[in-house]
Amino acid sequence: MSKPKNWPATLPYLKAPLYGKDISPSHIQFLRTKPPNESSAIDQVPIAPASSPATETPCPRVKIQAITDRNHPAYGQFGLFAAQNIAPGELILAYLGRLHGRATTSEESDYDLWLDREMDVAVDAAGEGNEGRFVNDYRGIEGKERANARFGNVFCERWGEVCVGVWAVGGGKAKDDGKKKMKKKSEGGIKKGEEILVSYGKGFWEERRKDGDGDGDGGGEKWASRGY
Ligand SMILES: C[S@@+](CC[C@H](N)C(=O)[O-])C[C@H]1O[C@@H](n2cnc3c(N)ncnc32)[C@H](O)[C@@H]1O
Repeated sequence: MSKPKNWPATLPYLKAPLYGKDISPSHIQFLRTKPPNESSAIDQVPIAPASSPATETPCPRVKIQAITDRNHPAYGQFGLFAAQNIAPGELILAYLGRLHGRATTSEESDYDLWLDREMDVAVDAAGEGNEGRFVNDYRGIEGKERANARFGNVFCERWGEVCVGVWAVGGGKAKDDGKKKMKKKSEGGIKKGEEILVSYGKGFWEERRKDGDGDGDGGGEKWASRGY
């Protein structure tokens, strides 16, 4: 199987990061610099080994499903669901798309995340991507009070470069965007069949609704479109 089930027929499916025209040699050098294995620094980018299922394409950990529940705020769209139990703190999958800089940001994209704002590299999955582009936000979904996943960079040995990853929250290893203390080490994890939900952050929704969402938390700084 070369594409995941329910992948849109007209959208290219990526099996590796794609470089936009404005990705320069210094971007590439930054992307391909492997973090030291032994460092325990808090901002250390974790390493996913080449054999990690999280970087397989299609990814066996997830499935793309149509949202058929009329009460779901993304009714009529797609969402990303766990195809197996996912442990707290585990890397679920890489978020693949077209790598680009600020100059080629599409203001309209709802799929554009900063990989590294300082280095001016973002990843836009609007025009092509992988299953990661189908992760919805937890807000407004019945019974969901918080995200069970988060965006965070990871060095993927499969491609030899830094990517944005989608991680299960919890596990006590990863920092939660530095904004919230991790709760109990045992907390988190995603059960097979459960929807994988991140927090897009308050900024994402404010930009769309301009009425103040109020319950936002971290994550908004990840979006590269619409002037964040
Ligand atoms: C990155 S895409 C997520 C995948 C999208 N559902 C799809 O089928 O392509 C972001 C878009 O999904 C929708 N979305 C995600 N979470 C949502 C939520 N909690 N409430 C309403 N819309 C949501 C919005 O249209 C948003 O612009």
